Amino acid sequence: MLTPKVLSKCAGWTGRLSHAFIPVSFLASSATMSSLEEPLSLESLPKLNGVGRLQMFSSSNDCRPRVDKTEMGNCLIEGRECSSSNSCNEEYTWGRQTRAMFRGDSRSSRNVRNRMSLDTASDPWSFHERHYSSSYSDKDINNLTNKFLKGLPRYVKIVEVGPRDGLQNEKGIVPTAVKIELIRKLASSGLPVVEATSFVSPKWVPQVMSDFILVGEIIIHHDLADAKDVMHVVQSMQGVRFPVLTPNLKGLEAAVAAGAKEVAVFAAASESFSRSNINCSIEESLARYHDVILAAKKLMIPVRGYVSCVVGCPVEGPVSPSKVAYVAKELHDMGCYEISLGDTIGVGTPGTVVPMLEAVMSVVPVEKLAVHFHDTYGQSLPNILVSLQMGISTVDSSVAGLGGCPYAKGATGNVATEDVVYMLHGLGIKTSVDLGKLMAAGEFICKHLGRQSGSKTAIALSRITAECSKI
Ligand SMILES: CC(C)(COP(=O)([O-])OP(=O)([O-])OC[C@H]1O[C@@H](n2cnc3c(N)ncnc32)[C@H](O)[C@@H]1OP(=O)([O-])[O-])[C@@H](O)C(=O)NCCC(=O)NCCSC(=O)C[C@@](C)(O)CC(=O)[O-]
Repeated sequence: MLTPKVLSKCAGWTGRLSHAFIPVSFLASSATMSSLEEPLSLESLPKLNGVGRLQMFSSSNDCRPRVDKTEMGNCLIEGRECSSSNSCNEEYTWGRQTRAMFRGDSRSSRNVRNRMSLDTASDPWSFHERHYSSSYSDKDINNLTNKFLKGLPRYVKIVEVGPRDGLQNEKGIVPTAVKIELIRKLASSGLPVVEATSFVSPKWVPQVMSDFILVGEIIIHHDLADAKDVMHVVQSMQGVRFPVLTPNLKGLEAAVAAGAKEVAVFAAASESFSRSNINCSIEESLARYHDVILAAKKLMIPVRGYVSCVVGCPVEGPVSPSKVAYVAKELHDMGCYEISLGDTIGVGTPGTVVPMLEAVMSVVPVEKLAVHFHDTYGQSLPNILVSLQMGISTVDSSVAGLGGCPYAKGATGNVATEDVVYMLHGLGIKTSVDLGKLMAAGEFICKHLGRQSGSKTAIALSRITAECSKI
């Protein structure tokens, strides 16, 4: 039973969790994981050195656009009413904006960003023609935009983890054919990387079905047993990379035999999570991965490295940025071409993500880093935005927001890929992803799983499309 007394024996436990992180229900229950009710508080942040980097994105006397509820169709910018007789009076219909974003047309979507009306009418999503007008010129608006958004990458590589991270937590067994079709749809949406499956021990992949095994207190079922069959088919798909998870040499051998051309190892910044996820300490895992990476190198197989629990751990609570930096550096020094920083239980906010990234970026080049957010508290998009502002240009996400962590009760799925793409295109950042096709992939898997999409973008755009087809 995991009582506060037991918790206090956990490595790294400082006694602060009761108010700052671990919820009361967790402390009172006999569960082995947190149900994640409170975010890390700002006061638990370490002293920051490089946060000034972010200050370039804001200024106290900035001229922020705001919507005046009384001014139908007009835009007020810090008290200055926009007139209709200026250079920014083009009409944009929502339909045009939507089509531009669907196409991933960054030029159009940048224009949309600059000119889109924050309409104050009762139905802002209707398809009426609306005017946006401002006394600011295009140049002024571009300057304003640059002030907040300069330094963002032009292109972001999205690593789709839905078929692996998303489906590994599903309660029902997903047929191999469905997985393959999902991967096919994702690949054809323009995603450059789709994490296909994992070659892990059957006893460690949670699923709850009639045919189960009991490991500790967790009911386990093996749903990624078809990893070989999945890889057999997807490896023939051209133009997309399909990395797979391999926790040890046995996994690497199986993955290579199945045709994998890229693998990923996964360590944690928290001792407790390392033990519950891969049954060994952090140091033991690093030694194990050293062997895996060495063997992969000989086969010319690139290895990606994950660090889990980069902000918080379901057992230990807050995780210090220096621990994350340590594990990330080790994996990088061993030869991982990219390190993905996973907020496994989704407790991070920009307030905790920034110092963590600062710490990691001081030991691993920023171009080698990726971020991997779960959306438990709806913080993924702001977390991604600050990560981009800090120079990161690789983002992991999961179609329809599938997923969750089997070892972190209450943690939800990854940030939805549709939401990430929508935001990036809205920022004028290219992704190579066709949002319409991506949404079709999300609809396909949600239909199969019998549930609504976890993507707000997919839900909103489907509604608009449905409305449109009635007109
Ligand atoms: C690491 C181990 C294997 C240690 O598990 P262990 O029990 O310590 O391993 P072992 O070496 O003692 O072997 C036990 C049994 O498993 C077999 N075995 C051993 N390895 C393999 C393998 N590769 N493939 C197939 N079978 C394997 C092995 O042959 C043996 O079989 P037995 O002799 O008893 O019949 C286990 O703990 C494991 O597989 N863990 C993976 C758990 C997992 O998949 N977690 C989810 C992925 S991580 C994640 O989601 C986080 C991430 C990446 O998304 C980022 C984030 O959000 O933070």
